[in-house]
Amino acid sequence: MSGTLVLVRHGQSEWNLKNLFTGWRDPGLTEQGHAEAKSAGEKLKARGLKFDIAFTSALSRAQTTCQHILDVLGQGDLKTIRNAALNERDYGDLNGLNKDDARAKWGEEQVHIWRRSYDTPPPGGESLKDTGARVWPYYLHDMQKHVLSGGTVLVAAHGNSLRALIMALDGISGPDIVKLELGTGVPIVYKLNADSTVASKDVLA
Ligand SMILES: O=C(O)[C@H](O)COP(=O)(O)O
Repeated sequence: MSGTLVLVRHGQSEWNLKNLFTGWRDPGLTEQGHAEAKSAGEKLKARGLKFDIAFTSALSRAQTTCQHILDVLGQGDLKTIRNAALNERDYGDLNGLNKDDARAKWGEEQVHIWRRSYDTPPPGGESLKDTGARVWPYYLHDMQKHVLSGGTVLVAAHGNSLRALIMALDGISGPDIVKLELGTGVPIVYKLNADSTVASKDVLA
């Protein structure tokens, strides 16, 4: 057995609440989002987890979520690395549009493909494959070593940057990744083997 990797999608953001494509835009958390982030911290505390290092994106909704979790654990000063490699998928021309308005304009099926498919990018934006092409190398070069040396690592990021990471960790295929949805503020606890494969996965819903 090696270390522990905890992935948490940020709590509900102002634009999640308004049903807007967000991507690299930077809205804050709603009241519910702050509560979800603190509750994620409580769930991790109940498991007796303490982190050795935290990683988050360059976007405030993930950073605030990360800080709430660490504060609940009494680790508010923990070394935390922010990197845009963990940012949400860039939704391109869809950023700022209402998701229902987009469905009315382009059709339910097309919008679902843009949101959930592996390799079809939204206009002017990133596919999940493109997102994975920045997330996975960042994981391999900067994060994995902390887990494989026995550490407990927190990653507070986004629905699609985490879907890309989970796709690689779990060996999920392009067609199957369409079905993976991540809840806001729900911690996913991985134990990794020393050879970097997954020993166990627990979703703290
Ligand atoms: O960027 C966004 O709009 C959301 O955070 C994630 O969007 P999705 O649910 O369409 O993947």
